[in-house]
Amino acid sequence: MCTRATNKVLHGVLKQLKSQSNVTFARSVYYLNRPNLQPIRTQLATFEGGSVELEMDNSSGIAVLTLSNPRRLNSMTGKMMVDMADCVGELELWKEGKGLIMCGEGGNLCSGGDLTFVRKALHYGEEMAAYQHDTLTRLLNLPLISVALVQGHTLGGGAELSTACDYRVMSPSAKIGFVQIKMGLTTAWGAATRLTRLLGRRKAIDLLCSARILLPSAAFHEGLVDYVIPRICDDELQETKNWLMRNFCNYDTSIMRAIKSLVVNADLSMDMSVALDNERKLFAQTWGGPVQRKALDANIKHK
Ligand SMILES: CCCC(=O)SCCNC(=O)CCNC(=O)[C@H](O)C(C)(C)COP(=O)(O)OP(=O)(O)OC[C@H]1O[C@@H](n2cnc3c(N)ncnc32)[C@H](O)[C@@H]1OP(=O)(O)O
Repeated sequence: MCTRATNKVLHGVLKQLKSQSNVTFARSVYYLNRPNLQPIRTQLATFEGGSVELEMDNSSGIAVLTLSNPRRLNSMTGKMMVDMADCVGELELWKEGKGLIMCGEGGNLCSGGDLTFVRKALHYGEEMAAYQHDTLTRLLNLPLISVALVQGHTLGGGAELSTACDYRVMSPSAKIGFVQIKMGLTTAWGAATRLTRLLGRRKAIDLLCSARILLPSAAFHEGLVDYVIPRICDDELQETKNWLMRNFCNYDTSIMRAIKSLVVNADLSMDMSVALDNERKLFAQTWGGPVQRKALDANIKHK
């Protein structure tokens, strides 16, 4: 990975840190090399149907990204891909963000690419994939904690979407499966890369080549899913918010966002020395900073 560009980005971030009380996250190198996606964006927007909506709650710091094409199990059209990219753009500017939940309207996350759209877009495969790769990489790199709420039939591209979040929470009645091989496809939206990093080569090959449909217990056992919602729960979105808040949102937002950005930078296959250098410099900005002092003061009071 280009260390010169990384150092340039980091230098800018550290300069910012010196002038600000809050810790600022280091924008990953990914942002420096993005392709021109305007032509395919224009094309995708012509494939109508459904929408993707974003709700950002500044008081809780939790946003909800909802796929809405309920009559077709929230399968994704070209227009929905453009909507999702725009929502991710808004989230990249959201400084108060702590967490994000991706879900689907009507109790189904996403049953993959909308097959009508898929048939019409057969001439745009590589460009469509590049567009969705860009959106999902930016989603995964957001300086907040993202969770996919896996409900209903989460298949093909829908299963791929779920791997573009930091975590997956699954409804007890949901199914998830990477069925692309049955469609004569490899993964269109980046899940082979993300699954290999997430679960390792053996499990990635297994899930992608078997096209197995996993029930919650198997998905949790494989490590694909991080929490299975109890059957007694009657509001799965609220339960997912509660899980997110109690696990990741207990401390200062700016520090949590900085930690997420460190993990993103390390994951972007920067070599160890650069990643550790980045981690040490950012840590040095928090050590003795206002947030740590406040925590220390609070602790001293408790002694
Ligand atoms: C570009 C990325 C690569 C891909 O993702 S390729 C697409 C991969 N996904 C699939 O192949 C899933 C296709 N859908 C199915 O197999 C079944 O609908 C599924 C999910 C098992 C659910 O089966 P059922 O519970 O029987 O429900 P159903 O079939 O009656 O579906 C209800 C309505 O939703 C529609 N639907 C479901 N998945 C869709 C899709 N991917 N594209 C377009 N329409 C889709 C389905 O046609 C039906 O609508 P309608 O009642 O026929 O008008």
